[in-house]
Amino acid sequence: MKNIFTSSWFALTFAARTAPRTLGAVLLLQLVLAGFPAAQVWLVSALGRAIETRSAHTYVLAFCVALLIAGFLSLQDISSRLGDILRLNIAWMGRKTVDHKVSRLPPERLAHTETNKQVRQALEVVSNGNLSVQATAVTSVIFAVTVAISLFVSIVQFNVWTAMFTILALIPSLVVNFYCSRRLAEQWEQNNDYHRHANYLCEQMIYKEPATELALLDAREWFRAEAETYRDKVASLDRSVHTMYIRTELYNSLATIACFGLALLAFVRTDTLTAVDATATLVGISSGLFAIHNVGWSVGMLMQETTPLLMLQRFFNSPEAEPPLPVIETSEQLRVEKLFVTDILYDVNLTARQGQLIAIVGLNGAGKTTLVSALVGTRPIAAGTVTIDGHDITHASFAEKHRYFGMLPQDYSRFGLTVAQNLRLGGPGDPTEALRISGADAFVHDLDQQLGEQWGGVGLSGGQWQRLSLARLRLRNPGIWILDEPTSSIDAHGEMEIFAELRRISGNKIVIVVSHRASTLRMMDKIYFLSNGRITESGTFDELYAKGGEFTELFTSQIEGVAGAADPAGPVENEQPADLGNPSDSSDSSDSEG
Ligand SMILES: Nc1ncnc2c1ncn2[C@@H]1O[C@H](COP(=O)(O)OP(=O)(O)OP(=O)(O)O)[C@@H](O)[C@H]1O
Repeated sequence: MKNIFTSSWFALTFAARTAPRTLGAVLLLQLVLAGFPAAQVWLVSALGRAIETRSAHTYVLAFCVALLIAGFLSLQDISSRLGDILRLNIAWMGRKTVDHKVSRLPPERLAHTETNKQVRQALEVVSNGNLSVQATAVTSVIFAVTVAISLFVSIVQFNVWTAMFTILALIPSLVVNFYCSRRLAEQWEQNNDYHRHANYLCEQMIYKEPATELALLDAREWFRAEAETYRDKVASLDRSVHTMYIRTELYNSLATIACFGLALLAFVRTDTLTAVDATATLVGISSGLFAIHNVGWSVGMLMQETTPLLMLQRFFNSPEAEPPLPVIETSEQLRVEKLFVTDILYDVNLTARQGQLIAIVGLNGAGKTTLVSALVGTRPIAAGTVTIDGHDITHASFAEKHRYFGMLPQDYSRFGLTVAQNLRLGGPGDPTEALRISGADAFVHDLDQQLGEQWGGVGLSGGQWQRLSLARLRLRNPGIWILDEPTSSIDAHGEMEIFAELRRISGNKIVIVVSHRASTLRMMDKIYFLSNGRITESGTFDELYAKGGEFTELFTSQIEGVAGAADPAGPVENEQPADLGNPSDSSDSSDSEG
């Protein structure tokens, strides 16, 4: 019961904030309309008496009765239109509020499955109009209670039992709707999960990349069938409740007929009743019951919407991320000491200084992405410290941490915006220079060019999107750049160009690169080798390679493969790695050849 009040109050206050005048008008009209059945009893009875006594007021009263009946119908129409406007406003504001909350989700929460579930549920609740249903159900219940009270008061003067049984006739419908809606409310979470699964599977068949991959795998039929299974589960659950509704509706009808029959029995046995009063009361009862016949449905809705609305309320009240802080463009030193991330990273130590290119390498699943995510604040740190220029930022807010960093994630996004909009996400700097540095100027000729095929824009290759992401990072221009596989989609020539540029930029930056490419690693000042969440080796490429440890094992085939390809005469006998580095770096070349 408490939950019904809490969720109703939430819906009503949300409506009051969104459209106070419309809500006020709806409530006022409902209260006015609620008085109509009682007024009808009084006026019809007065008219009957006036006709009997040939009173001079007969015509005035007849006019009032006509006004009352016609007014009731037109005011009910206006009230229902106002209700529609209220619902539209609530749905519109509900969607905007969800958008706002989503844009303010603390990034560290994004990694949680629960957050994804909550966001999807919130979107579904506002899209389905649960919020507006609850708000209008509250006004309907207020209306119904007012009608019932005024009807009771107007009938009780003729016969108290008739008044009581008339009101009691509403109870069976209330009980049935309450009971069945509770069943629907209980299965809402389960239904929602099935919906989410089905929608996820359907989305995979819509979005270009997964849809194409599924088509190539001939797997779309499997996805369709799987989605159908979830949709069937939802339908079966819903069907069972609605069958129950029909069954219980039968009991409801019998109980209502019994109550109403008793009301009429008591009525016709009233000794003092005149024919005029009897007619007036019957007219009042029938219009009153007609007005409130759906009170059971409204109460059922209040019950049914409780679970989704409490969830929405929790989502609306969840903490928001702090607004972003200005970017810090230079940092002298980043120091990571004894860093632990639960079950993934253990005792990680790392130091990076301004002007250095640092690499983090390791096998798949070693913890590289987790490490850089912990640094920028999107993964929680269990223990250890991260300090930048002496400031301990280990437990600082995301906004405070992130101002030091710019990150090019491994799964960079392909935003279907114009080139200019894509770049502005990075920062307000000179887009032309950013495009040049990232090598994107070769394929971008117009900043207003629309990208992404879903908006009729230009399709870019993976490497071209990656260059745009780099251009964005350049515009953000933080003191510490973190690049997770920055050139994974870029050809060898492009990679050389980008790293030459990074080397130039890194004069006053700290650049940390996660990479699997030997060619990239040769350009690094220091490499940290991660194995099962621990740093097991560190040093320059040549130092690590000479050690003959895990690093050598991981990169030997890569290096020998390329060296072998470069020298068709046979495998490299020399233990030194082949020169895959920056062609401009002549010392490296001579080292490897030496
Ligand atoms: N959200 C998560 N919760 C729990 N474990 C996770 C989560 N994300 C990743 N992991 C696990 O943490 C380990 C490290 O993952 P991480 O993505 O950091 O590896 P990686 O070194 O970047 O791998 P790759 O080279 O394949 O990108 C993996 O075993 C992975 O399964």
